[in-house]
Amino acid sequence: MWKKLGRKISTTVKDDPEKHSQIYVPNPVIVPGGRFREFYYWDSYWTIEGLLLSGMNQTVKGMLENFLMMVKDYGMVPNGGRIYYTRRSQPPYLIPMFKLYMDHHFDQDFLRDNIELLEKEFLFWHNERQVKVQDRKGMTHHVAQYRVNVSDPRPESYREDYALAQDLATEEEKQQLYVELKSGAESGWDYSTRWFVNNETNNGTMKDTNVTSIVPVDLNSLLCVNAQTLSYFYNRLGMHDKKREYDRIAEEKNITMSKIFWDQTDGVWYDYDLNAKSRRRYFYMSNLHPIWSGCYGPEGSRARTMEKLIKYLNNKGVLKYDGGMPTSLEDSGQQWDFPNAWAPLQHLAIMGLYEARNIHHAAEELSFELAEKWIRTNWKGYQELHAMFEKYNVTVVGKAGGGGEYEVQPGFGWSNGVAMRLLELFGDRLTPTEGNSAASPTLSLALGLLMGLLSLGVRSQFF
Ligand SMILES: OC[C@H]1O[C@H](O[C@H]2O[C@H](CO)[C@@H](O)[C@H](O)[C@H]2O)[C@H](O)[C@@H](O)[C@@H]1O
Repeated sequence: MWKKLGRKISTTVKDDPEKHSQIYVPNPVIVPGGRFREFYYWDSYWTIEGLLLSGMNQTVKGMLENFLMMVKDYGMVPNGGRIYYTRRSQPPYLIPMFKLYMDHHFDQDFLRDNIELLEKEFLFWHNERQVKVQDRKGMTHHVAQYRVNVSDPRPESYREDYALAQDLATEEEKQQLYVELKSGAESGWDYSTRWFVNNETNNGTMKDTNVTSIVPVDLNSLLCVNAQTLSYFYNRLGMHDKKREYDRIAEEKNITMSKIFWDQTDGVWYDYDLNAKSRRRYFYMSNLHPIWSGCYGPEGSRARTMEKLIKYLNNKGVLKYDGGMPTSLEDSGQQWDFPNAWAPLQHLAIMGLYEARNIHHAAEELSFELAEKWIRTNWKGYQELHAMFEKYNVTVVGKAGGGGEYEVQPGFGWSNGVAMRLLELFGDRLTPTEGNSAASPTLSLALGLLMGLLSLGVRSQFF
């Protein structure tokens, strides 16, 4: 399957860049699939999970080198591998990707050679996307946002953005909508009621997209774990002053998670609305990001936090779907909303719960249940359509997701990577359908899907 999704950018792109929209990178890349024929930034984290499990360390190292080269050239990693993506980024998973690689294959020289660029990527978000928020006690917190100050339509969706803005009265309003749409693309959640702001609610349409008024919980949780990981890297390099600096930054970010994003009443983290000066109390899977990053307070309070969180998930009814956990509870027609479920979000929740297995007795079981639902939906969809999809529908097992700006795409980089990771972790316990564990050997589902994934490169040609 990786062969099918692998690309090497021709040197003609390097020699004659003005004739191409591809960004030239020296090493091969893995693309998501379908209409997405260039690499994507945050997709690559989950693709890399699968590549490492496939023993493709060299490919991963090459992809990391490509990303680091872009940090050098552009000051950040662009949304994807096209020149028209270079004025915005995507969720900053480069440092976690580098850590995945280091955990498989520790390489001190590679780390030493690139630590400055890894820090440069972190500082882009720290400096260029920062805003201040005060907590209830008046303490100031430095937080990050998705915010792309480029006020024209997305180049790749020019017509759609231009048409959407036509009804707006002034040029200024149009330009602001373009900024918001690009900021939504930078979030990776393009698009969702998560970014709709209408009278302080999420009850709106695309025209109400207002990403720059929201401080996202997942981005800040991700930057917290980025800071922790930089501290770990500096420690491995014996750079103790830098280690201490990043310990301090990580600790500040950890405190911010509890003061700004954690909602003690509901028992979950939420995005923060800068204008309303309050949390947006809606269910989105991004609310669970801190359990993956581990940025949720001191050891002593974690069992209580996990207890409340599991209660919240039950109360919200988001655990009742056979096809996995929904992205949100808002059936808006947008692709990052109900009833869609996305592999990266399933992975973050499942792994976060799994990591909490020694903290709370229910976390491991819930992690397994969600993994089993996810693999079953991948498996059924694969059996019926011979493809893995970018997203699935939680209400019908095996059904691909829908909505949004384009048809659901087969391929698919992050779905393949997540399936492989979950099969590695839970494969010996998984069963194909409810109640048949005795009838079929537990490994059959795991092996079946794995064999399917490995032959996908050939079979999806017929899709
Ligand atoms: O062309 C529309 C949008 O397509 C991309 O977004 C979606 O696909 C990406 C690749 O799998 C994924 O990273 C993103 O989360 C999806 O929403 C692209 O990233 C957008 O910038 C683009 O406007």
